[in-house]
Amino acid sequence: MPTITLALSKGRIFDETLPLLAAAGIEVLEDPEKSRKLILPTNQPNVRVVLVRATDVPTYVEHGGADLGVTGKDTLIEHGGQGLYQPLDLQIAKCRMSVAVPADFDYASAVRQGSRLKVATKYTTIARDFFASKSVHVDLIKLYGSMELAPLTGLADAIVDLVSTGKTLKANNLVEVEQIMDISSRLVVNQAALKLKQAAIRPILDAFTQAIQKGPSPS
Ligand SMILES: Nc1ncnc2c1ncn2[C@@H]1O[C@H](COP(=O)(O)OP(=O)(O)OP(=O)(O)O)[C@@H](O)[C@H]1O
Ligand SMILES: O=P(O)(O)OC[C@H]1O[C@H](OP(=O)(O)OP(=O)(O)O)[C@H](O)[C@@H]1O
Repeated sequence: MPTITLALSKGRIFDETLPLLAAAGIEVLEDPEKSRKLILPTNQPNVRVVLVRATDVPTYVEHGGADLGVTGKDTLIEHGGQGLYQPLDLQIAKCRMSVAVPADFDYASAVRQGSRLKVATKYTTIARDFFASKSVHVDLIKLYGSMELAPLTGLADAIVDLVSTGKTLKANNLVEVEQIMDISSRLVVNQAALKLKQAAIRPILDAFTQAIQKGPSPS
């Protein structure tokens, strides 16, 4: 059997992928929160997990550093998805991509008046496409985290960021004014690996598919 390498990011993607791996009979043998190791063995001698930054998952899979990976739709769109086969929506790490502004900013009238908006985001492709589709002029400011801070400091009028419970926005006195798209995580597969390692990859895809159809197991 060839070795199968799966790229995951620590945190919610790792945690929410574990039940799917279990459905495929794969158990990760070390806890990434306790170990400093970046390559984790599993109970299957030919399957290993590599831990990478969430934004690096598509790159690892595209270039064959990993055969498979789990990545958010947001990250996948920003990466471009080239060289990646995307067979499954895993229905995990669900949230939405939204536009948010300070509670006292009149977004609707700014849009109506055709004002140029300063928008801070990590997701410049998604933001550019969204505002272009609405014919809203924007100056995008690329950030790598803590987008919520940008309107509070005068860096931007609005942000484009992920929202789940809405608690982060609320805590920072921001309100959601547009929902751009629903987000969940996808399985991505290196196209060459899919052909060359089909016998090892196919059973994992099948088990994931069945587990998704059954829905999340009660915790
Ligand atoms: N609050 C949330 N609720 C549910 N899913 C989320 C939430 N925030 C992010 N996600 C999803 O989980 C993915 C991974 O998020 P995570 O916070 O682990 O990485 P990150 O900090 O965004 O990435 P990086 O470390 O590369 O900057 C995101 O790409 C998104 O699809
Ligand atoms: O609507 P909520 O439930 O509050 O979730 C939204 C927050 O979740 C994400 O951040 P995350 O918790 O992943 O932190 P990080 O990406 O900044 O590490 C996102 O960037 C928002 O800040």
